[in-house]
Amino acid sequence: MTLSVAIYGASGYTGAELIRLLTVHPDVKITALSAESNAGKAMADVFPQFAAYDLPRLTTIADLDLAPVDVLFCALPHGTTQTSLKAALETRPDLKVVDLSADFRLSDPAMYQHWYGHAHQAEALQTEAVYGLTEIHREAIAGARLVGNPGCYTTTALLPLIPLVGAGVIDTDNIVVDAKSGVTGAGRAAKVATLFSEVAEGFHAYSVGNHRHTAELDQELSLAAGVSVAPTFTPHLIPINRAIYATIYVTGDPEAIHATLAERYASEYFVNVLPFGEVPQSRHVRGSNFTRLGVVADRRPGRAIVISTLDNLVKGASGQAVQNMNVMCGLDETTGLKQLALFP
Ligand SMILES: NC(=O)C1=CN([C@@H]2O[C@H](COP(=O)(O)OP(=O)(O)OC[C@H]3O[C@@H](n4cnc5c(N)ncnc54)[C@H](OP(=O)(O)O)[C@@H]3O)[C@@H](O)[C@H]2O)C=CC1
Ligand SMILES: CC(=O)N[C@@H](CCC(=O)OP(=O)(O)O)C(=O)O
Repeated sequence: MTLSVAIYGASGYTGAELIRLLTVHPDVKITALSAESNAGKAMADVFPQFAAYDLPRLTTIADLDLAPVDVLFCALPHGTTQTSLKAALETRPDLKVVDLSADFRLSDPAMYQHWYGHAHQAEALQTEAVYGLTEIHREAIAGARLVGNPGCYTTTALLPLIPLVGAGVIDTDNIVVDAKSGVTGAGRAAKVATLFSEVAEGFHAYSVGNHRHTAELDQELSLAAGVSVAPTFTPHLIPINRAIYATIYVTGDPEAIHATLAERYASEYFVNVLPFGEVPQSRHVRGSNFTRLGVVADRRPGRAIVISTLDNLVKGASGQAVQNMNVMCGLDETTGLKQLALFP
């Protein structure tokens, strides 16, 4: 069976990355694409790399026909998503939806209001949505109609930390996540903060002590640990296009930490645990859906440094979204996603 797929927000970075992945997916046909300022254009006018593909023209969401669609990917800015998806699911309650924004990641409406500064516009859907960290919530995702794809920083940090807090091999009160992102993490819309001259030849922390991905970390780590967990998290912007690179400081026996991760991910295709003491590099995941994890012993006994890296546009967004679609539609989870990293 060929799945008919639509993308809201196709003219952005994650929308374009979805198209790059889905054009080689054997079970998918892209039947509708939306844009806002770019509505009316051909996709190749926005991203010339797609000129070789026969893709639908970009329309506004209002003009997009959902009637033939089986799966809807939503790659819109936060806040715009909840009303758009509420309307889509009222029109087509049988749609399967993967949302890449933050609108359906937090299950508690009060928590959403606290971190995003306004009441959620689709609370019933917020409660229904499943958190789309595939390796952790695979069974729930398989039965879901709406999946809230995790943030890029959170996927990077949660893949190593959830098994560790779940197994009780680290101290849940002493977790520090020091993470770096490439600039595509901020999207394609023009902003002074992402100009070349603002980003090149330097780097800086931002949203220190209050980045909204902290809420996702707390939600998922507390669920896995069974107690309240509130890690320290600091994001940084670095002058490269793609990658999240998280250096995570934890308290616990380094070899037990490594053994826990190696065992947990032994049969997971997209999560690779390196031999003890080896350090992953972002260039080895660039363009791929893989996450690479390393564990190194700190010089102080009983402490370890866990390093996790992925491509923010692939496993951190569009790749994991396709992985979730595969799970929701009963396909082999790796379908269309086996590309290796683009290196060098
Ligand atoms: N970039 C990343 O690495 C990651 C992003 N995400 C999340 O995914 C979502 C998309 O991100 P990204 O692709 O980077 O963002 P972009 O800014 O690159 O793209 C946004 C898209 O949404 C469209 N759009 C903007 N405003 C509206 C509106 N009011 N109504 C309808 N459509 C609108 C844009 O259309 P047009 O350009 O034609 O105006 C464009 O297609 C965001 O919620 C983001 O936080 C999640 C994980 C990682
Ligand atoms: C570099 C950069 O600006 N990154 C974005 C995170 C992108 C992402 O994963 O997540 P969301 O879907 O939650 O936006 C930020 O810090 O807001």
